[in-house]
Amino acid sequence: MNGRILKEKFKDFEIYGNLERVFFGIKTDSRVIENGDLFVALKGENFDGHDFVFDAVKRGAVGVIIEKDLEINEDILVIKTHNSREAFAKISSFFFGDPSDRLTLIGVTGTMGKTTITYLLYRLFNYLGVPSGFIGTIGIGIKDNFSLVDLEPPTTPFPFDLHRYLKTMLDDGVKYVFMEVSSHGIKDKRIYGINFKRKILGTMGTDHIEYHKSLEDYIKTKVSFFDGFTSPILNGNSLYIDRFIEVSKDPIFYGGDEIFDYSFQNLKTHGTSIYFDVYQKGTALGAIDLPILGRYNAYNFLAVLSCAMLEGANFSDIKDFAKNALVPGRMEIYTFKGIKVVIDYAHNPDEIESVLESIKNIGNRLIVVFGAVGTSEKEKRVSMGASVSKFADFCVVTSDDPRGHDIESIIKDVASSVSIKHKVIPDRIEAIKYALNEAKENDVIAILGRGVESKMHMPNGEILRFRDIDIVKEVFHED
Ligand SMILES: CC(=O)N[C@H]1[C@@H](OP(=O)(O)OP(=O)(O)OC[C@H]2O[C@@H](n3ccc(=O)[nH]c3=O)[C@H](O)[C@@H]2O)O[C@H](CO)[C@@H](O)[C@@H]1O[C@H](C)C(=O)N[C@@H](C)C(=O)N[C@H](CCC(=O)O)C(=O)O
Ligand SMILES: Nc1ncnc2c1ncn2[C@@H]1O[C@H](COP(=O)(O)OP(=O)(O)OP(=O)(O)O)[C@@H](O)[C@H]1O
Repeated sequence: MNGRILKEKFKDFEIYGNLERVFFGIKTDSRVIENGDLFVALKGENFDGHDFVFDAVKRGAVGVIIEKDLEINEDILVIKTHNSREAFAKISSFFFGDPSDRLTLIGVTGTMGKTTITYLLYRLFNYLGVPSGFIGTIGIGIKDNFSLVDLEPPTTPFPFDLHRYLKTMLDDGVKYVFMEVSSHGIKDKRIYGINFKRKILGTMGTDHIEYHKSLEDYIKTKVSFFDGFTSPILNGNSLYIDRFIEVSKDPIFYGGDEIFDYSFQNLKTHGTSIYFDVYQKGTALGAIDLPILGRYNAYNFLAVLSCAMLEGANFSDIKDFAKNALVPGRMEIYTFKGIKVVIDYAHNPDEIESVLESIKNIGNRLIVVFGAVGTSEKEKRVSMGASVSKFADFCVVTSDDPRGHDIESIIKDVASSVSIKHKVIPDRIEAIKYALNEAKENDVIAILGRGVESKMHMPNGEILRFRDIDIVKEVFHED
């Protein structure tokens, strides 16, 4: 695609310079620019991308998207707009032929449950014979082919990648795409211009204050996703629900109250499954048997069920699907030599408490291996230690993804509030091995924070790659 084509399409952008320059990709970081890319100058927390325009050109950028007046004499294409993020999204979509217009998109947001709800919907719709795709923290799914991928950014991709995935899905015959919508994705306008058929709210809590600076900004951002939207699917029992009701029209509620459009009652736990009865506006539909522990997963499943039924699925098919449902890296329970190992992505205090409360009684002692990511703020790290101490008998404080930050100081914050017997082992692999070694038959080891994530960005720039479950299997000599 070149500047001439863009100029014909986007009358509201100022497009000048060499309109014949052809571009093949759009990137936000000058450091990774390759020949033939467009560079988008974004203002961030630390830098202003406009300062790297010439660096980008030196590295091969054939054009730039800018908001500020810059004197550019290079032989490149210049796209000047009042909002680079919106332009980034519009041009990316156009580049791939606006694939989202020909797909049914369902967006899932909330603090907790996004991946679980999105992935289960993706699997359910394929199970029902509807070719579907998945975009979210654990990877990319196209019909039955799901790949674990560490996306960058991890949850809601930048527009160019996002529309590329959508185009690939469309070409492959996909009809529905289920995607996670993070607060970063909303604020960063990564989803700008996408027309969602349904929007779903999982469970709200507190997260990403390091990015939003205040809880109010975080909530406002999430709420803005629903602004003016008709019939969003909302967790009626979520924190801050009134804020979401206020901005949307005719919401559909799911949760634990019988008056909701879709509700669950009589939740019981047996072994590593939960059972509950489902009601539609107070009328019983039947019982669900879900092999994913945790009361919160009844909420997550109700979100899935609500969306599927609104899209025409019938209860008995959903019930059949539920029997074998699982989500990679979310409440995955393995048993090795009588020891239960739980792999879960819980990485903030609310999630940690939800997951530990759910597994507290499935075995004898509860041993937890956990740490905090490098970008977390101090308050969150400290709360995490306190949350684990509420439920565990013993814990190993270790590293999560340091994302380049100093491991010792992260661990110090986390350990400062641990009030139970514990050990500090900074090396995560060694920490997992230590916990497994300590465990006796019937003990439960919860390895929290990373789920199926594989990359750890070390302070020295090194990237370690391993999955928690692989270390466990290695210790037990399992494949
Ligand atoms: C922590 C965070 O949110 N970072 C985002 C933020 O970066 P920043 O403010 O630190 O950017 P900055 O360092 O000030 O730089 C400003 C701009 O100059 C560019 N730059 C900078 C230096 C240079 O030499 N050359 C250059 O071009 C940067 O690439 C950037 O575009 O602003 C950038 C521009 O919008 C984002 O790309 C970047 O997201 C990064 C990729 C990221 O990984 N974010 C994560 C945290 C994220 O988005 N996560 C959410 C969900 C997480 C969850 O649910 O748990 C997600 O949807 O994935
Ligand atoms: N509805 C919920 N309420 C409370 N905790 C939950 C809920 N759903 C999931 N969790 C916990 O949060 C963790 C992350 O779940 P999931 O990946 O589904 O949510 P997410 O919103 O995608 O999270 P993130 O934004 O961090 O990627 C789970 O591993 C579990 O510990």
